[in-house]
Amino acid sequence: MSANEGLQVVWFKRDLRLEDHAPLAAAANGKPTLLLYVFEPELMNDPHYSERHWRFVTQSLLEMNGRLEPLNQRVYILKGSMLEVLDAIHAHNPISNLLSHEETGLRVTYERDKAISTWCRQHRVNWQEYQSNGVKRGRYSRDGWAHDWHRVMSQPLAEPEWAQLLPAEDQQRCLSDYVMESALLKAWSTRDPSHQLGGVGAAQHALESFFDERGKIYHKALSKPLLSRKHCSRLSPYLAWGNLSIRQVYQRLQAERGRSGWGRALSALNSRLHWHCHFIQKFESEDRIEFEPMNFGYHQFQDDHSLANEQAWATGNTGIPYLDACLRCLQNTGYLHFRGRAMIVSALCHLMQGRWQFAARQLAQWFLDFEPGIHYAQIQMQVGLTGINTLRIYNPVKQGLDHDPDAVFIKKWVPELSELPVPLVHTPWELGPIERACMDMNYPDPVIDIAQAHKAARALYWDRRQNPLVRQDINRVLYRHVETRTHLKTQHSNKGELR
Ligand SMILES: Cc1cc2nc3c(=O)[nH]c(=O)nc-3n(C[C@H](O)[C@H](O)[C@H](O)COP(=O)(O)OP(=O)(O)OC[C@H]3O[C@@H](n4cnc5c(N)ncnc54)[C@H](O)[C@@H]3O)c2cc1C
Repeated sequence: MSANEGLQVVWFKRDLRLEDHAPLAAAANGKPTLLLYVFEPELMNDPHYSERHWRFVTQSLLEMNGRLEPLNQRVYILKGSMLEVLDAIHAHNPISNLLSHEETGLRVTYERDKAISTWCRQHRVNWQEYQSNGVKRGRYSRDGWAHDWHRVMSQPLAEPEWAQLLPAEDQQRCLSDYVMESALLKAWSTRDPSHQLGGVGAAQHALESFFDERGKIYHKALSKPLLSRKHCSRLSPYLAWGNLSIRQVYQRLQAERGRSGWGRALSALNSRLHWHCHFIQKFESEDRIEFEPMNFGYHQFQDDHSLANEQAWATGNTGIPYLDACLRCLQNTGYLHFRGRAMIVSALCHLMQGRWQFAARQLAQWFLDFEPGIHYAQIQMQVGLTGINTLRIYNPVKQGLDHDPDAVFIKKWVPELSELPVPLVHTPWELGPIERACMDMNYPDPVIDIAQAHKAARALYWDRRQNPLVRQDINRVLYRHVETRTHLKTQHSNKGELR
């Protein structure tokens, strides 16, 4: 059978939508096409993932199938190794083309993709991968990146011509060993009000409600633990799992340009859409940052770590109210605003002798929007492992006083402190032992002395920043990850910081 006569397979991964989808658009060519999503045990058992992610994926897939039904199409929802699934399909109905988006994933998906690529070569299957958002594969330097990004964002959406997307013959029999348990899908499809619902409908609702009214004070809400939940876009899980493409959001945003009173909000959102791809591009260029510091100069430092502090942090029982409130909120809802994320990482890694790899994995499980590229690039930047970014060591008490002065957020998530007055609720350790006993307060003492830990961390991190091996790698990091224009500015401001 020639390649032209075989089956086309569209493989969905983190692109769970039917619009602006280049692989689907390419498959709409009048040839039989099988749509596929595979729950892969290697990923489901990977320490970065937790049930909340698979619930979101399930909700997205079932919604897609609801929309595909009238077209006599559906996504086969399977469970197993992708290689075995391909083998099973190919034995029954030879595959000519495998179509998917490029994935900038963890090492586990990179290894899987290499195995799939070998399989495709051996079986003469043409695997056509399409660029994801503004992230470019095979780029060595950053020059020209922003220009490319704008070009991709301004292109027309890749819309499939549905009449040309022909369903493949029923594959139920050959795939019977891989069908995902329907009871599990049913359980995961149920709505959990504490987490954002997966799917294009919910994504569109978030997008439109942002432009209706929510987003007008977006720029003022970015660092606030409660306001951010309402006034930030909340698009992150929809972008991370691909219910929306960055281009769809970018083009929707352009339609609002010039709107009176919205200038700063729109400009702040525009920058962040750019950052989304900018951070993933870093991971695409150097995926080793899942395991080791981006700047080679930091490889020489081996620190002791405190298991007890990591445990206190992971259970939201550090005895520091604003920090615990952020941790518990995230653990329970899958969402925390940007500054809260930066602070909880800094608190563990700078002040509490926790490992950044521990933080990265635990947070990935909690973030509903876990996106490997943004996540690892941000962790490296926040912990101070790049050698090029301004290092911020947050004081969690000051953050609480600045952004939750009336302690409404603290009292919501740390109810043990609900009886305490403001500002004591930010520093309950200042309560005397007698008053403490009277209040019957079941809340731990802080695991660290914040002032001391802060001072020690500042000295350590600035000392390391000036280490010759760290400085030696700065130009390489800049060349790889920063465009020349920004690059020169960064070099200049770095000199200032290090003096
Ligand atoms: C340690 C750490 C880890 C993070 N891990 C993730 C992650 O796994 N997945 C993730 O989507 N974001 C991550 N972020 C970035 C950021 O905190 C979230 O994207 C943002 O808080 C999501 O809320 P929102 O959708 O309301 O964002 P908005 O502020 O409304 O921004 C719109 C979109 O822009 C992108 N974006 C916003 N801020 C950033 C940023 N600083 N860097 C890159 N892209 C950004 C996101 O896709 C976001 O949905 C991380 C930040 C830190 C400090």
